[in-house]
Parts: sequence; structure tokens; C-alpha cells
Amino acid sequence: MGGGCSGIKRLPAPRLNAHPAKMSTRLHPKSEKRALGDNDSTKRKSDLAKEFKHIKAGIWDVYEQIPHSKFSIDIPWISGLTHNLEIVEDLPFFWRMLKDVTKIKWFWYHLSLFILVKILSSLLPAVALWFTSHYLTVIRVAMDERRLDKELLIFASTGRICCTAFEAFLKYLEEQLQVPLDLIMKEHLDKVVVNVKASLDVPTFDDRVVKGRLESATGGGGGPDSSSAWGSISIMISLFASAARLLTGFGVLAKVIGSQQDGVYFAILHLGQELSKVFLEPGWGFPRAYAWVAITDNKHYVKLSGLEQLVRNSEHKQEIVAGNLAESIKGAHNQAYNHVSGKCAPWYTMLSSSRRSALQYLAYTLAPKSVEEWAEVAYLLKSAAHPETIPTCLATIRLVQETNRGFIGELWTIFYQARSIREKFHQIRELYEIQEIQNKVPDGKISFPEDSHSLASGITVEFRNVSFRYPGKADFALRDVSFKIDKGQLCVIVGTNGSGKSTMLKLILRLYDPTEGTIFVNGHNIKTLKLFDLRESMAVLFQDYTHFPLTVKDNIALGDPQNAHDETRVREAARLGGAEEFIDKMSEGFDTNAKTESGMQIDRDLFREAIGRVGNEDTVKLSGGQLQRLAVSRMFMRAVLSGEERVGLLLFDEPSAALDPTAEHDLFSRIRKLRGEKTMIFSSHRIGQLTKPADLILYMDDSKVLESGTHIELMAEGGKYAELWNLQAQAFL
Ligand SMILES: Nc1ncnc2c1ncn2[C@@H]1O[C@H](COP(=O)(O)OP(=O)(O)OP(=O)(O)O)[C@@H](O)[C@H]1O
Repeated sequence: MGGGCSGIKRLPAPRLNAHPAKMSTRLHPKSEKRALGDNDSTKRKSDLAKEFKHIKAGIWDVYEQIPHSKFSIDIPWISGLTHNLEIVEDLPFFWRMLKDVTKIKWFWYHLSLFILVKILSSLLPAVALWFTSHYLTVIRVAMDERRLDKELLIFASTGRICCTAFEAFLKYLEEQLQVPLDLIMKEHLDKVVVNVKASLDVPTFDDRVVKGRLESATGGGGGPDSSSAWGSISIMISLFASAARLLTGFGVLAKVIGSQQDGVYFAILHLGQELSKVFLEPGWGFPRAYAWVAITDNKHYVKLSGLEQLVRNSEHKQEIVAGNLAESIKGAHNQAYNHVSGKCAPWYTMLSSSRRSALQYLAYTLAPKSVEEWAEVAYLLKSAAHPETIPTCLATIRLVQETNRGFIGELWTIFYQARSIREKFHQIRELYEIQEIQNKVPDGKISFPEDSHSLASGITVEFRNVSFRYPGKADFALRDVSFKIDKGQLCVIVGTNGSGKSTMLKLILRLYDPTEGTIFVNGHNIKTLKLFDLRESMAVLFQDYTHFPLTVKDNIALGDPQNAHDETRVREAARLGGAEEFIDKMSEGFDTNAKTESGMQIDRDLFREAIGRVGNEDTVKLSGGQLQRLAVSRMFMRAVLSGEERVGLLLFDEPSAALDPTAEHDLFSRIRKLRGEKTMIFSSHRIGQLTKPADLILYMDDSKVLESGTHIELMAEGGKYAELWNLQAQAFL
């Protein structure tokens, strides 16, 4: 690999929430940006392919991205060090983060204390070494004058003990200071990530490349990896502290051993021995790319992983039990294993084993041993030549050994820190770069509505020759759709599954822009209107509405965040949505599901008995119909209670699919009352209650509007709508 980054023995484990056949994907943002504009040019594809090194590891095809760094030099050992210089490119982002966090209250105070503690800690080993050097004087005096210098001995030993105690105290202070600093950074980055994620629109958020960037920047867990943020600063400080410790220690050692017989000789010999252990250790130098993808299309492995996911996820449990699937799953799992047994280790295990040749291994193991042997022999030869110096020699050797070990430890720390600092800096860069992701649906410039009363009786909606394909899809979800609805009218879209009904609603909301054609509201091309204003003027109930992981109250209140605090409004919305009654029956009412817990590996029964509290495993499970009532309440909160003029268009996608007949009847009668005040568009399979009074019915099939008109007109036409009406009416005959 060009300029491979060396030094880490093992590739990190992949995040297992990915598709089993694509276990890990982390691409460098630069290449992602390149990929964004890539259409279908073959040459471009082959150029891009050259950026990846392919390695076959068992059943895996691993592709490592070749870094584009001006600092990369493809020489073993050197490449690893030069690769660290890449942080120069990431430094501006680190600087930006520093500028951001330093605006936070208390950050400087804690940071200054932390730096002070680090400076003191870095000087301490040199002081301890200075005390230790007095032992040599004690031995020399004992040898030359045959007496023990007790005072010096006590001074040296007390000094060393004090150093150790002070070191422990500083260590304690360091740990105490890390906590608030880490938290400050985490809070800051949490806000960055939430801001970015909340601002992205649907096609951008769904984009595979954007998803990869978000996952990579946030460490996969959703939130930012705070250890990278604070870690990058703390490592920078530690790096300087380690360098200071090395220099001061080296200065004291040079002074001490320079005055000892053979001191320099022993120091060099021992340093060589220790260094060889570090640098020639097996495994040092195995490269690691920070961008890679591992793919397997081994169908047995894919099945194996799929089955393992099936039994792991609790959402499938009920179907496994109800369908008596346990035995078949076990059998299929065994069968799949028979095909890939011995070959299905995770890709990073397969990769690391495939990279080491026997010769490399032998060389790495033999080299440090030889240096060690050679050093031992040299000690022996020197001692044999001058037996009278053995006692002083032994004391010097001990001092040298002790100090050298400290040095090596320090050197090792510097190498390790320099290595991980690159990763941490890189992650900060990724975190800041995600803020620059551009939404795919561009904002308009014109404010909407023109005046605060213009939405009072609804909004006009017009589709003119609209066609639409979902991003990355070849088939059209809508083809050449044209229709117009006037203010305050009721429009119902009916038709077959997958004919494009929901898609029409999504286009009105500008979740996506049409591939061809134009949509107008109140005579404006919707692309020209400010997105916020446009969406503010509409309320939607999606078919695939979701229950927010919040309290019942918040689930409704978020329909109109400006009035979220108004409990009377929330209750009224719940009443209109038919949810008030069941919410009141729940023991915690509107506060149901207000708990959160994490990491509690405890005996729950014992905990409940002892403490009397329960965690979120006891959150109330709501039925499908109850969840839909909550979603309807949320819509009422926004559409009806947020103020007459704010919302002029209501969009309903199968609003009653999970409701019982009474709830459906109640809902439709409430909605019908809004006629004339709001324009309403329904996508529904149920015809009758809604289609009969509708001003416009659109019958859709295969992405096209096949029929349009009122109920009377379409029945007279005797087409598909009439067929459907008669089919449903027969059920009641
Ligand atoms: N996010 C998406 N990405 C890609 N394709 C999609 C997406 N959503 C829908 N489609 C496809 O677009 C077509 C129209 O889907 P749409 O959801 O609009 O149909 P529908 O008429 O509302 O169906 P149903 O009656 O089942 O709700 C379908 O072929 C569907 O597979």
C-alpha cells in the first residue's frame, strides 16, 4: 500500500450493524466527495478503482484506500512516521474546535490546571532520578572510605518517597480534571452532531455516502466520540509533557553517569537492548489504513450472518416463536456453517493473519533476541577485565537500567500518542466536515405566505406534468401527473399499492424535488419558496409515522413545538385525535415513557424491590391503533390548534389504517368539519366516507393518474374507480 500507515498490530473490529455482506465501510471524505458526482463513466470508475488496494482474506475481499498524502513515503518504518505528519492537514479542524470550546465557560480554567499538573508530572522523574543518583555516592563512599553516609542515604530515600507520593497526587488531580474537560467537549460535539443531523433533508440523509460519513464521524454510536475530542487535546499536552520528561531526565542522567566509570558505555548498551525490544517486536510495522471496505458475497456466510441477526434481534422473536421457526433456523445455521467452517472468521482476523509471512515473523523474533544476547556478553567481558569495579558497576547498571526503562516507556508513549493523535485529529476533521454537507433539496428565496391571512381558507395545489424517480432508482414512481386543487377543497388519491400515492404527498412537502415538471402552491413554483415557510404552512400525517422515543406528551406536543409547554393544548389535541381516553388510563398519563436508563446489568427484581424504581424496560407498549391516534393528535396539535392562519394544507397518508371503525368514523367527521378552512389531500385505500364528498378523486395505477373527477363523475365513467367502489360495496350486501 502506498505510504501505508504502520504501527498498529490489529485492524479494529467492524461495526456489526452493517449489512452482513458489507461488514465495514469507512471511506475518506475526499473520495466520498469524488464519488458524489460520479455518474457512469467507465474510465472514471477504473481510475477510482486504482485508489483501492484489494486484498483477498479468506472469504473476504478487503479494499484499502490508498492515502493521498503528500507526506506518504513507502519505506518500512519511515512510512509509519511520515504518515503521522498527515495531521498537518487535519490541524485547521483541530484549531477550529479549540476556538469553539474555548468560548465555553470554565474550559480555560480546567485546561490551565490540567496543563500545570502535566508540567509538574513531567519534571518529577528527573527530580526522582537526581535523588537516586545519591545512592551511587553512598556506595562509592562505602567502598572507598569503609563507612556508611547515613544522612545522604536518608535524604535520597526520603526524596524518592516524596516524589512517588507527589506523583500519585498529580495523577489523581489529572484524572479529576479529565472528567469536566471531557464533558465540556462532549457537550459541544453533541450539539454539533445534533445540529447537523437535524438539518439534513431526506434524500441527503438517505444517501449512502452521507450515512457513511455521519457514522464515521460520530464513531457509529450516533453521538460523537468524545474521547477523540478531549483525547486530541490531552494527547497533544501529554506529547509535550513526554518530550519534556525525556529531555529533563536525559539531562540529569547524562550528568550522573558521565561522572561514573563506564556509565556511558552501560547506558548505550542497555538503551540499545531496550530499543531493540520495542522496535523489532513482532507485529510492529503492520500497516493499517484508516479507510477500508470489506465485502463478501459468499452466500453461505451471508446466510449464516442473516440467521444470526434474525435470532439476535428481539423484534423478530415473536414471529420465530409463533412460526415454530427455532428448529429450522438451527438446522439452516448448522448447514451454512458446514460450508464455511474454518473460513468465516471476521475479515480483520483473516487479514492480519494473511499479512504475516513466516520469514517476517522469524526476523522480527530473532532480531531483538540477538541484540539482547550481545549486550549480556559485553557486560560479562567488561566485568571480567576489571573485577575490582564490579560493585560500583552493578550500582551504575541498576541506575542505568531503571532510567532507561523509564526512557523507553516514555519513547513508547510518544510513538503511541503520535499514532493515535493522527486518528483523533482525523476524527475531529470528519466531525467538522459533516457540517459542510449540502442538502440535496435547495432552499428557495420567497417568503410564504405573502400575508398572514392568505392561508385562512386553504392553499391551492397544482401538479403540472410531474414525473419523479427516487434517487438511485431506475423506475419512475410518478409519471406525467397533472391536476389542480382549489383552496379549501378535499382531494382523495386512491389506487393500487405502490402506484405513487404517498410519493405525491412527499413531493408537495419538498422532501424530494420532481425529476420533471413543476408543482405550484398558491400559484408559486414550490422550488422558489423558502423551505421552512412552505413546510410550516402544511401538516402531514405519514403512513409510516413514527413514535418518537419521548413521553406521550412530547409525542403530541412536537406537532407544534412553539406551544409544546401548553398542556391544555396538548390535551385538546389528544382529545381530537381520540387519544385522550387511553392516555388518562395509563398510570403515568401524559408522562408515560419518561424514563431512560443505560448500562444497568442488575437483578431487576431485586432492584425494583430494594429501590422501588423501574427503568425503561418497563415503558408502556402501545398498540398500533393507539400509536396512530397519537400521530393523529400530533397532527391536530399542528394543524388546528397552532393558530388558524399558520397551516393551510393538510396531507393524510392512510390516516386510519390502524384505527377501529368507530375511531375512523370519529376522525373523518372531525376532519370533514375542516372543509372550506383547509385544503386537504388524502391518500387512502378506503373509499366511501372520504371519496363521496371529495371535490377531486385521483385514481392511480402504475405511477400514473388513470382517472380523475368527483365520485359521481367517476361512477358514471364506469372505470377502475367504479370497479373498486362496487367491489367494496359488495362486502356490505
Ligand atoms: N424511499 C424510497 N426509495 C425508493 N423507492 C421508493 C421509496 N418510497 C417508495 N418507493 C417506490 O416508489 C413507488 C411508489 O411508492 P408509494 O409509496 O408512493 O406508493 P403508494 O401508492 O403510496 O403505495 P401504498 O398504497 O402501498 O402505500 C413504489 O414502487 C415504491 O417501491
